[in-house]
Amino acid sequence: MYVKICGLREPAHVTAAVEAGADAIGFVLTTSKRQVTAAEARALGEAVPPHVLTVGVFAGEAPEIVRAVAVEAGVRAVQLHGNHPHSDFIALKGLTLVRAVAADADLRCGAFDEELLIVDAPKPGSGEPWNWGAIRGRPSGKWMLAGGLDSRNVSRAISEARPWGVDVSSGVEREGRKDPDLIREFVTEARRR
Ligand SMILES: O=C(O)c1ccccc1NCC(=O)[C@H](O)[C@H](O)COP(=O)(O)O
Repeated sequence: MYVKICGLREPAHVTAAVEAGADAIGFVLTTSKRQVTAAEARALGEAVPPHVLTVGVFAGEAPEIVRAVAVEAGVRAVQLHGNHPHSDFIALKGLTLVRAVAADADLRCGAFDEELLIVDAPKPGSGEPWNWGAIRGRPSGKWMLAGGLDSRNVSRAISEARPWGVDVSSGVEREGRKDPDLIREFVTEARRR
């Protein structure tokens, strides 16, 4: 089970995610309570080993802005949230691309030339669970389930939706900050089968 921990802002939490065995970590580079600057993301990503994918999260920015910020941040992949057209993904060719959409979108990973797909709640980063099982059988390829996951529900969510991976942000936070114990518990539970 591929695991991505998103919205990291502190070095200790990056270390916790890497040591817990996360496959990918996300830095929010778009407007959000979790937003970090490109310089902060670069500093956070410096000690991340090459086998862990660092992902810059964007939502609605023009591709030339995404590329410039991603280069400045030194992230290995970019995640485009929402209704980015296929042309944005084509314009970002050469970067590792992650498409993040709600359940009413095209759920075939690769349909927009992306390498990874995230099927998320309507409000990204809100921590709101949704009817994960409703999409079972629809997404294809390398796709992650996201939206309201935590260590207590991730096993059920996996059984219901059968994703290739999972992505979490709010569910590994306590009082608005990431929590190393919750990160470890989430990774363990996501892989318990
Ligand atoms: O996390 C944010 O604040 C955010 C803001 C704007 C666009 C995307 C954002 N997060 C992207 C993610 O990949 C989250 O991990 C995903 O939406 C799941 O979030 P949560 O329901 O809080 O676990």
